[in-house]
Formats: sequence, structure tokens, C-alpha cells
Amino acid sequence: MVSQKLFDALPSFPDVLTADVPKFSLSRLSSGDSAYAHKVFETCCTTGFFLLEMGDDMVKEIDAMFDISNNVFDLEIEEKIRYAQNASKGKFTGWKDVGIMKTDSGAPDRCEFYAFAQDEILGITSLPHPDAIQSHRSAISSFLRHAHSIITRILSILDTGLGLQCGTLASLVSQERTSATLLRLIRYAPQPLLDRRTSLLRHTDLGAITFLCSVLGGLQILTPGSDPTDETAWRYIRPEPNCAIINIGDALVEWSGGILRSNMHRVTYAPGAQADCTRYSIAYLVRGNNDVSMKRLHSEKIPSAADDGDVEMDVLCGDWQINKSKALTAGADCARSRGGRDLRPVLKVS
Ligand SMILES: O=C(O)CCC(=O)C(=O)O
Ligand SMILES: [Fe+2]
Repeated sequence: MVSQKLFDALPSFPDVLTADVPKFSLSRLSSGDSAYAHKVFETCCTTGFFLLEMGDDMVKEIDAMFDISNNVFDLEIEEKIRYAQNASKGKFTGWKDVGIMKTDSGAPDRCEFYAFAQDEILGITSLPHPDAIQSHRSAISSFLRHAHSIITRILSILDTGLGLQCGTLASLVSQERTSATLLRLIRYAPQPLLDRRTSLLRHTDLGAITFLCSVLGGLQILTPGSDPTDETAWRYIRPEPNCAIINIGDALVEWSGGILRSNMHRVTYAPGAQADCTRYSIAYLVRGNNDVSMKRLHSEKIPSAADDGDVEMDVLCGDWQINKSKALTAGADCARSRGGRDLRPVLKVS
């Protein structure tokens, strides 16, 4: 998640139980080492989460995004309101105040968002934003291009593991065609000592794959196969300098017939002394192009829906994204993912 400098400025992550999430390096992953690439693929099938250590160039771009994020959240409330999201109308870009969404218990969320669509930043569509963003459009678009090139590298490893032609998965999340891909800036204020709880409800990411950066702890994943209501099954991920967190989303689970895993996660207060600090995170949520189906892809490694006695997810990514985003706002994740193979819509949202 960012440079050592940003980590040094905050209390360190304490000695608490953490999730078993492997760390890979981007340079090694790009070196053509097929055994290493296979480990990445296996992780995407089992945990669905890993840390990715990046080079200085990307780390600098991420630090710059955190500066932009600070400026955006420091804007006056009147200015933020002008760019408010409107979930009931399907507008998930712009500003979301604390408490608009629900958590699992039905209580209001404890996080503030500012989100922009990749399509706007790269010029496919256009929407107004505050100056704190407009004046940094080139840094933001450079970050999006760079992060997307890293994602493309990971997708090509998944192509190989799934027996797909190289470039297949990247073609479903193209930056040249419309999608609901978002860059979401998030701020979590410290919570009162006697009233600490989940800030962002448990969910699986609805898109294909996520590139996430943060310095403080607070993100937890559910131990695969566990019941989400079992509090002991939730484990913190320990953020590390120069690393992003990569996680698989629902679209990749569907396209791969459940071979890949989108693991359930949530955000709660940061552990130890970190709980007294404001937590920022940056999530690049890469989603399928709007006109791409969620149906399974064909390869000798991907079982067909008929093989599994299953019904195809016959919905376009664009529609799936709107429905699931509305459900998440209302405090319900409309899909369960326990090991990938049994991801099913369980709640229909109009
Ligand atoms: O803030 C975080 O660390 C996680 C955010 C997240 O899970 C999301 O935006 O989907
Ligand atoms: Fe998420």
C-alpha cells in the first residue's frame, strides 16, 4: 500500500492474529517464472486475496493518490454535497456521506466515500468534480493506466491457469470500452473507545478484481469456509509498505465457473493504537465491461454449467453491478461466496 514513509508516520500494526495472505512481487510475477505464476493462480482459487509488492514508480503514484484523497475529504461539506452520490438512481460516483449505507446489523456504516468512474477520468464520459480532483486529472488517469497494466498482468496468469487464450480476461475489462469500474477513495474516522464496530459491511466485490491500498489495518477477511456470524473467523490483513492488496471479485468467479474465489471481507476499526487514527484507503474496483455477460467462459479447464447441474448467470455485467451496488447500500450482499463454487444470487433487488 504505499511507501515506508507513510507507514512510519503512523502507529505500527500490533501483534494480533492475521489472515494467511501470501505476498508476491510484481517483478518476479513479470519474469516469466511459471512455477511462481502458478502459486499466484492457486492463491486466487483458495484465498482470493494476496499482497503484491510493487516498484518505486507505482508506489510514488499511490502516495500521490493519498494526497489527492486527503484534499478531497478536507473539502467543506457544502462543496461535497454538490457532488453527492444517489444510490436509488443508480449513481455511485461522487461523494457518499458517513451513514448512508447499512452494515450487517442494520446499523449505519462508518465510512465516507468519494468515487469516480474510470470512464470519466479516461474521457469516455464526463461528470463534474471539485477542483481538488479536476486539477489532478492527469495524475489520476496515469494511476488508473498503471494499475490497470498491473491487473492485466495478473489476468494473464489467470488466463493460463484457466486454460484460456492469453488476453481473454483482459478483453472483458477493457479501459477502451464502458464499464462501471470505479476508483473509490475511502475515509474511516476513529471510532469512540466504547463503541467500536464494523464500518463497512461484509461483502464480496462485485467486479472482476480489486487493487486496494491502505496503511492502517482494519480490513478483515472471513476464513474460507466459515460462518460470517462467527466473530472468531474474521482475521485482519496486515498492510505492508510498497504493497497493494489484490482480491478476486464475483465476475471472475462466474466467468471461471467457480474455480476462482471472491472471498468475503469487511472493514472494522483498526487494531491497537491504530484505532485512534483516521484510516484512508484507495480501492480500484475493476469491473467487467457493461456489455459483457457474467456467463461462464469456455475452456477445457472450466466446467460448463450443465456439467455442474447449474443455471448460467445470464445477466450482463452492467446490470449485475447496478443490482448488487443497490443491495450493498441497503446492507445486504446479494451473493454469497463460500469457496467460489457456490456463489449464488440470494436476494433479488429491483
Ligand atoms: O477500505 C478497505 O480496506 C476495503 C474497501 C472495500 O472492501 C471495498 O471498497 O470494496
Ligand atoms: Fe471490497
